[in-house]
Amino acid sequence: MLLHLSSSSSSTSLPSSTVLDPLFLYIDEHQNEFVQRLREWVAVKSDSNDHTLWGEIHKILNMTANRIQEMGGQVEFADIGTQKLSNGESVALPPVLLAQFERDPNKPTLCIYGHVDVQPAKKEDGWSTDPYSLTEINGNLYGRGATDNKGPVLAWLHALETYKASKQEVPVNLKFVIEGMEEVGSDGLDELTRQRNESFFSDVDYIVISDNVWVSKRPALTYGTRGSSYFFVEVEGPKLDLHSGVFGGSVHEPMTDVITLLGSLLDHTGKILVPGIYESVAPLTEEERKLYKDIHFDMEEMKNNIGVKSFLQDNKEEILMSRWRYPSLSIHGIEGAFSDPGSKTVIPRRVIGKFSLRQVPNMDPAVVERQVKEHLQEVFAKQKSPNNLKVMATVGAKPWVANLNNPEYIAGRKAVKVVFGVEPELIREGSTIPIANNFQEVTGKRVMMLPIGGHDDGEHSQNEKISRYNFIQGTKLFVAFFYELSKLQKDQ
Ligand SMILES: NCC(=O)N[C@@H](Cc1c[nH]cn1)C(=O)O
Ligand SMILES: [Zn+2]
Ligand SMILES: [Zn+2]
Repeated sequence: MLLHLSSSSSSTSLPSSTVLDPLFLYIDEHQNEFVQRLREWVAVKSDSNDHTLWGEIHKILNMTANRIQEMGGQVEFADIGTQKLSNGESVALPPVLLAQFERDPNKPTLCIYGHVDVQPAKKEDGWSTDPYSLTEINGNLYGRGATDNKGPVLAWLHALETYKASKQEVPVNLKFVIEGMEEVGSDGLDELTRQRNESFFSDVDYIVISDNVWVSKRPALTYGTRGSSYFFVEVEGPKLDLHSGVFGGSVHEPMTDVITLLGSLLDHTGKILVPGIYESVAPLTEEERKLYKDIHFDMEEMKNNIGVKSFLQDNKEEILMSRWRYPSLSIHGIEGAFSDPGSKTVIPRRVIGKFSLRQVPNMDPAVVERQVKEHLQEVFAKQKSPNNLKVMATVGAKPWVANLNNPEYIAGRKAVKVVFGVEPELIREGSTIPIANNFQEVTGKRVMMLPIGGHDDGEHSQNEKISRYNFIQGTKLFVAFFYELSKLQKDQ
């Protein structure tokens, strides 16, 4: 058991307002500079889905490293190997940035994880503004990566800058793990974590991640995320695309096969039809059910925000549970399909259906992969198609859950109270932070999620944004979190 006595840091013996008020003032006074820095970061098209843009990931990682070095940190770009592209070519993955600052053995060590890659974005997808040009409208800062995850990563750096520029002792030792491949499953980071478990991670007391959003206008602490497996179902038929007038009706069409396969995965209620998929889902306990009751979630507002007439469930608790604690399957696209405007009359020779399956405690991605593959093979066999079927799975990220009684959650609650004047909502998250479970399992350190994004930020959507309020108050939250963490009596 590590002891971190509260008297170890001079600032922690003072009333919190004496320490924090000048820091909050610094943040308010420098907010335009902080927003300008976010503008520079959003301008970097660091889309990890497109390997031709990985140079942009190197660029944003360098910008992050420079900022850390300017504040006195030491940085290392850790090699995480290569990735095989679909054409068989191997390409070097962008490195992971590991950073640390001078260590005081009397202070707890906090490791901050974040990512600086983004989902794809094009103006023609329906954005109202250029996705790579941060645009402020009515207090909202629109741009790809504004909330997922460049804004929060910058907010951590700005929190550190605030202590340094205000000549106040930073009350915790800080380490950073910043990656550029999160949006495609954090390839290589699990292995790096194992390799550095006895070195970089050995003196870490807490790991914190801010890569998700609140569920209402109230601030939140997150104690769980879903896992994910991404599937590619490929059907290849004739050696060339064919004229549908000439061959239609006489050949087994790959597109028909793929649509039948995709259609076999779930029904209109959202129920996944893959046999066995619900078998290991953790049962709902009374204690957990109670947590859902108190959460503020406005169904009608959310319907308006995303433009839907109804949800698959009709009450708050069931909607949130279906997003957070039950598995879901989403179909994302069909590669090789004719998706351009016009009315081409061609039978595509090869198509790839893409879907992902979000997993919850106690599901295991390896078991899910086997269940999905067996199901698809069985359905395909019934089609009696002479075409070739291949099913591939990627990502394989496990779900993550934390204990809300862990000390960093106590520090998180206090920090929220100081900055926002309310108790945080205790929430889970439907999306996946691929490395979260791994950090917890491999390093044995406690992981916590401390989101600053708003419930209507639109991660992965058109018009993604973070509000200036959340970006700036979020920076204060991180400043207060450092302080509250340093006040914890001991590492339990
Ligand atoms: N902000 C977290 C996030 O968006 N994570 C991605 C990670 C992922 C899962 N499968 C591929 N990437 C998400 O889609 O949940
Ligand atoms: Zn993210
Ligand atoms: Zn994301």
